[in-house]
Parts: sequence; structure tokens; C-alpha cells
Amino acid sequence: MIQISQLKKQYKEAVVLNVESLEIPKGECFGLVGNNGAGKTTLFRIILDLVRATSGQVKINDEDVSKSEAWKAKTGAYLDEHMLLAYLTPDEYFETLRKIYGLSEEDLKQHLEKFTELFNDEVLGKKKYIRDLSKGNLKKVGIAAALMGNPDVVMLDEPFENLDPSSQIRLKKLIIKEKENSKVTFLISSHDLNHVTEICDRIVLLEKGKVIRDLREKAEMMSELEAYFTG
Ligand SMILES: Nc1ncnc2c1ncn2[C@@H]1O[C@H](COP(=O)(O)OP(=O)(O)OP(=O)(O)O)[C@@H](O)[C@H]1O
Repeated sequence: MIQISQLKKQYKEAVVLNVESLEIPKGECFGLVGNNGAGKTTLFRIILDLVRATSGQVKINDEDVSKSEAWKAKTGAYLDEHMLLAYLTPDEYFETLRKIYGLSEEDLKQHLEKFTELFNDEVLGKKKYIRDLSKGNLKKVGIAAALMGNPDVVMLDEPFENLDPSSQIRLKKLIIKEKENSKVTFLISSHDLNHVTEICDRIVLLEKGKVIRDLREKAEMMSELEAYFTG
């Protein structure tokens, strides 16, 4: 599904990402962890062709993301609030996306119903602009938008950050359900080791731009990560 090879990103002398090879198969829930500045967001931004790599390539479904457009229709992402249209209400924003994705009103209704618990009656029908939402509610809008249009791949940068504990639990349930029902390939970066190990099938640990662990065994994930982060 996603193939990363010889990927390097350099700002002047500083190499901030250096990933030799990484394969993310279809349907995998791929977790990305690492300390501040490890390169998680840079990797996500390169995968989405928001930042150009210094060298190397990323392929989604065998297409180089920097050379083709087809992957975009099947890729959803929420990295930060710059991806939203702040001058719209959430309802207007979802309606705009509905038209872009060519979904019916019923499709949109069904999609948003999945988020009823997570939205907790604070997002839809409030006539409040996105720019005025709390950080947690902004994140909920972004995540719901990223999952619209039946994407094959969904990338979420720190999805649990700014969510209250109930919302974190609801989001976990939602991701697990979506993964099971739709076979979405999730790429999730997080500083929350508990959440990310609970929902992900695999955790990659970045340090100074390099992959230093690639953990696939649920039993060893938490202990390996705890040892690394406390050490
Ligand atoms: N435009 C830029 N110019 C120079 N350096 C940059 C630029 N963008 C990112 N960097 C550097 O690249 C490195 C990786 O940053 P990145 O944001 O990818 O890390 P991160 O793992 O997402 O960190 P965090 O956990 O703090 O969000 C950092 O040292 C950062 O300062």
C-alpha cells in the first residue's frame, strides 16, 4: 500500500529524516512514535506531498506521491487546523466536502452518525465557526473530515492530543471499528503510548529521523517503548 525508500529530508546541514525502507501493507494500523523533533510530522508531510523530500521516494499504491495525483482521492488526513476552512461552520465544511467527494446527503448523514458520540453534541448544528471551536472540537472535525469519502489510507497526526478522556476512548473505539469495517490503512502518530499500542498493529519508533524500532508484537510493544522513553 505505502512504500518508502531511501527517504531523506535535509534542512541546510541538518538531516531531519533518513528512512531507508518502510512498507505499510493495506489494512495495517501503523503507529509512529518518537520524541519532539524526531521527524514524525515531517514524514507525514512528505507522504502527503506537502513537503518535498531531499531524496528518495514515497509510493501509495505504486504511484510516486510527488509525481501523480490519483492517490489523493483515496487518502484522508488530518495533521493540523491549517487543513480546515476556519471561516465555515462544521456543517458547512462537511457539506463542502460532501460535494467535493461526490457523496449523497444520505452518505454524509451516515458518515456523521458514526461521530455522534465523539462530537458529544458540541460540533454539529451549533452555528459556530470552525475558528471559534475549542482545540479538541477542532480535532474532532478534522478527524471526521479525514475519514470522509471512503479513503483507503488515513493519516492522523497526534489525534488524541487535546481530547478529553471520554473523547479519547470514543476515538479509539471509532478507529478500531473503522479499521475492522472498512479495512482502512491508518497511520497514526502519537505521544500517548497507551492509546497507540492499544489500537495499532505495529509501532515504529523514530529517533533523530531514523527508524530505530519496528515493533509488531503486541506483548513487547509497551515494555520496549517504556524502556526507551524512560531510559
Ligand atoms: N521548515 C523547516 N526548517 C527547518 N527545520 C525544520 C523545518 N520543519 C521541520 N524542521 C525540523 O525537523 C525536525 C523534525 O521535526 P518534526 O516536526 O517532523 O518532528 P516531530 O517528531 O513531529 O516532533 P513533535 O513531536 O514535536 O511534533 C525538527 O528538528 C524540526 O525543527
